[in-house]
Amino acid sequence: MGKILAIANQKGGVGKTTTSVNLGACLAYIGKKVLLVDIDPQGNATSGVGIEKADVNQCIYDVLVDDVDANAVILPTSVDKLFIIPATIQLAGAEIELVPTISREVRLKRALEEVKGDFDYILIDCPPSLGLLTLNSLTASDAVLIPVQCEYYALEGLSQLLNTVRLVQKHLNHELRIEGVLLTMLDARTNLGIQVIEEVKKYFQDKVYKTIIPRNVRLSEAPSHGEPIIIYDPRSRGAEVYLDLAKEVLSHG
Ligand SMILES: Nc1ncnc2c1ncn2[C@@H]1O[C@H](COP(=O)(O)OP(=O)(O)OP(=O)(O)O)[C@@H](O)[C@H]1O
Ligand SMILES: [Mg+2]
Repeated sequence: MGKILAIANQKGGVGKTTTSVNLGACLAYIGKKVLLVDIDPQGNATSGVGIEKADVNQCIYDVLVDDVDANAVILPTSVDKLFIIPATIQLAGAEIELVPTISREVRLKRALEEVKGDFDYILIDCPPSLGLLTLNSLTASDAVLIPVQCEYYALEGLSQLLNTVRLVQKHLNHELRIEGVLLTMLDARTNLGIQVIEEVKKYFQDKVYKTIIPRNVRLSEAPSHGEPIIIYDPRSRGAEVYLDLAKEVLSHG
């Protein structure tokens, strides 16, 4: 049975999509069968694995709003063993359209039950908000992986996220765990980065992944080529660290 991980933080630009795409591709590279679920209307994970959004007929919107079978919207990617349920801008309407629907928070969970058995890992790339799309993701997941950017104010907003996790645990998904906190975009040349690492470790302790993702220009170039780092530049530092992260995630079971 596949393990479902939500990659979530309502703060924008902290590395959620970069982590979803590259952790997914590295797990697939190691031999696991992986499904990426893009649940962000920006569709960055979708284009990040080389899918032209204009060519997408059905996306996660159809699954959430129109009860289309998840199996019918899964697409292969350029990476062997890596598959995706894409998102397009159509999804922007879902946040409002779902409000009056029955069991609006459990739609993704129900949809993924149909495909969970076919994958080793399912990674959900959440949008930068704590709305219904993120609630659906947390409700559907076994655990949440929280990317935190090594920047001033890194911890700001995290109490809101943790509060939301607690509410989901209480009302919607008792099994939800915090899988880990991932420090991203570290600039090792600055003292600030080191301070943030210490601060985050003090707060989250052993929940912080040993792997820390540095700033790496190849990681920021890869999406415009529609390729995960392991394909775009397998010898880069970015590829190396996301492979390390994949092994660490695997070691957690
Ligand atoms: N380790 C890194 N080194 C260099 N650039 C990075 C790194 N991680 C992410 N980036 C770049 O930073 C920007 C934000 O990253 P990303 O899109 O992964 O964040 P996000 O949390 O998904 O953003 P959003 O909240 O908008 O969905 C992107 O341009 C990405 O290419
Ligand atoms: Mg994103």
